[in-house]
Amino acid sequence: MSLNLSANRLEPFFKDQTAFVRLNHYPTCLAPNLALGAGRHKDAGALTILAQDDVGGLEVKRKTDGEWIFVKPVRNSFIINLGDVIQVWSNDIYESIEHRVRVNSTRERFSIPFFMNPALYIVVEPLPELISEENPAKYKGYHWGKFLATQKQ
Ligand SMILES: O=C(O)CCC(=O)C(=O)O
Ligand SMILES: [Fe+2]
Repeated sequence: MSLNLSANRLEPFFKDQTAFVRLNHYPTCLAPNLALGAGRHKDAGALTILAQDDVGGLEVKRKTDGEWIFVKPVRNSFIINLGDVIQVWSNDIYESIEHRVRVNSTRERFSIPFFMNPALYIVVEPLPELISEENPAKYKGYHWGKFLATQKQ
């Protein structure tokens, strides 16, 4: 990442990481304009590595105008999404991406996101190297394990 951090700066956060995989199935829908496969959200963890089939449905929100942009599936490739934890560590240099999933009436879709998360005992807070008097911390620290316990999976 272009944060001028040493290569293994984030490594200790992942020593006892709490990554998990989700298997998503989006059946066809007779009224695709009235439903969503996944409502708008941001992933709470650090990085999401997403495998998807060739059907397509993922949309990301463009910040400049709020438009939902279709993410074209590319064969043999993964989509990497930044989550809230990276936003906090980077003190807003990077931003967590808002996304949603549309459904369609003709083809079911499968996706497999791998959520890369820090260890339960990690307190997530802006990295001290990235805060200064001109650029103060934008977030208070929060305990990842306690936060995770409040989330329904
Ligand atoms: O199915 C997708 O493309 C994305 C799924 C997703 O955003 C999630 O499971 O958090
Ligand atoms: Fe997501």
